[in-house]
Parts: sequence; C-alpha cells; structure tokens
Amino acid sequence: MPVPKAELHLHIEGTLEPELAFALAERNGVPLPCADTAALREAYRFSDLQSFLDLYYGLMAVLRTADDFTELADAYLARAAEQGVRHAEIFFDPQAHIARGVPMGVVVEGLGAALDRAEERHGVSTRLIMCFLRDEPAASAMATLEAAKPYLGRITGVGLDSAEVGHPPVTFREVYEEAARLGLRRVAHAGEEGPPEYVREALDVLGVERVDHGLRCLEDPSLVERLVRERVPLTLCPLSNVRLRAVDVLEAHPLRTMLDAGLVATVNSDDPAYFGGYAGDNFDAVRAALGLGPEELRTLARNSFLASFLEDDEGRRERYLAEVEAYEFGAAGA
Ligand SMILES: Nc1ncnc2[nH]cnc12
Ligand SMILES: [Zn+2]
Repeated sequence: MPVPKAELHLHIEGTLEPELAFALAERNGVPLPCADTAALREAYRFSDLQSFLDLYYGLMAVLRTADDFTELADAYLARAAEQGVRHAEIFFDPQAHIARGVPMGVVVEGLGAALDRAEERHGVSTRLIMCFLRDEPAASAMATLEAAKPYLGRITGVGLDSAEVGHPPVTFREVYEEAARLGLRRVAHAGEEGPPEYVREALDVLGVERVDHGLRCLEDPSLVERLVRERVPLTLCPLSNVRLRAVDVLEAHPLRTMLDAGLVATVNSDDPAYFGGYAGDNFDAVRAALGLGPEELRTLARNSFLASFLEDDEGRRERYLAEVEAYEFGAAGA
C-alpha cells in the first residue's frame, strides 16, 4: 500500500479520462472534436496553461447531469484511494458549468452524492472547494458565490483558478471578503505562471491559508522567508508543471530545493487525466526524478495532512498523521 496522503490540489473536471468522456458524450448526445480516445490523448500536448485550459473547458461539455458528476467523482475517488489518498479536498469550477446551462445545484448535488459515500466506498474523507475563474469578471465570481449560498453546507472553501497572467488576485478582494464573512476557507492559485507579487497579493489581499502551486515564489527570497516563517503550505503539482512547461523536465523541478528551504510543500495531481498521473504517480515520479528518500517522502505526506482543512473532524487528522509516522517505505510505489 502506498504512503497515506491527502490530496489538496485536484480539479474534479481534470479527472475526466478519455474513456469516460466518450461514454458521457454518447449518453448525452454531445459531439467531441476527436474520433476516439487515442486521438484525444494525442491532443494532450500542451505548450502552456492556456493551451491546456482550451481543451479542458471544451471537454467539460460532456458533463450535463447530476449523475455525470457523481460518476466522475466516484471514478476519481476509486483511483485516488488505490494510490494511498485518505483525504481529498476537491476543486470544482461552477462558472464553467453554469455558462453551459448546468446549474450550481446539479453540480453540487452530483458531486455531493459521490462524496457522501466516499468514506464508506473508498475509505476517503473529502471536502469540496469552489473555484472562481480569474479570467472572468469579479462580478461573475460574486454572482457565483451568491448562487452557492443554498449549498454552503457542502462547501468548505473557495479557490481561484484558470488563466493567471494578467488576472491578479486583487481583482477578487470583495469576493474573498464575502467568502470569509460566510465562514469559508480560502485558497488561490498563484505563482504557477504569474509573478511572485501574485503570491503576496493572495496572502495579503485575499487572506489565503494555502497557495496553490506557488512555484515562482522562489524568485523572491523575502517571500520564501515569509512563507517559511508563517508556515503557509504550497500545493505543488510536479507532473502538471512539466506538462504545462512551468519546468523543463521533472529532474529540474525545485521541490527538493523548496523542502530544503523549509517550505511546507505538498505533492498533488492538479488534473491527473491530462497530466499523466494521480497523487501516488506524482509521488513516485518525484521520488525517481529527484532521488527523494523515505524521510523526504514522509515529510511530504505529513505536510499534506497538516495543510488540510481537517481540523474540525474528530481526530481524523491525528489518526492519518499517526499512519504516516508508522509507514515503512519499501522499494515500491509511494
Ligand atoms: N493548473 C491549473 N491552473 C489554473 N487553472 C486550472 N484549472 C484547472 N487546472 C488548472
Ligand atoms: Zn490547479
């Protein structure tokens, strides 16, 4: 069994495997731009974040009913559990669905049905985090937050994703203030393609508790010092970084540098159907490419639970942490 871990950076729409995309396309009568799953996989060659997002938003058209979302989440949870994920904090992009005529309620109820039985079926505890699309206006994000109000019992927090450069966190100040008033936890993508200044803004203006990616913080030593001092977790996604060309090759990924600097780094899969692997695959890949040893892998697993939003959950975090400390790393998968 792989090391127990929490997955904290996972877009549920990014778990749509080609086989399920074709099955849903047929069921819902939605045309796809590729003839078969092999042709679709061929299209998974990205030059940057935007080239990926174009395909990601296009393929979502197959998701129409609550059952579609339940099936999608259930398939993810099964695969994640196989790779040692014990707790998953799952992003979803409601604006991308509402714009296609799929209402918030369909999405949340559909995902919620899978999450409700995740513990029993897959042994995975879960949280749901609603992301705003930063390349849409702040007013649209605010309307989305309003539309989510009947479902806040199911939603733990808010995030910010989509095309980063040119869309600074400060644009969403009021939306995050309102989210905080509603008692929601706050995270945001920052420093994936955008500058270190966006990471600072996410902390100072949006009040985020974790930074998604945060890779480019390394360009600003005083920011790194602050992230270390304040123990702000970074949810890194190594295979994603290679596929979207944030780093050239996995061997050049700065994960080890970040751990050595004392950053609270975690390893996650982002959009596993598109980037070549789920959480355990990301652990295995960095283990091999960077030569990480058992104690570094244990630190990553420990960090994932420390950085999670599990504290309200009767001792679960402590139980998971105890499992991490007791885990014996072998030669096989992490
Ligand atoms: N890696 C990523 N960055 C920004 N937005 C995303 N939406 C899905 N995956 C994303
Ligand atoms: Zn992401």
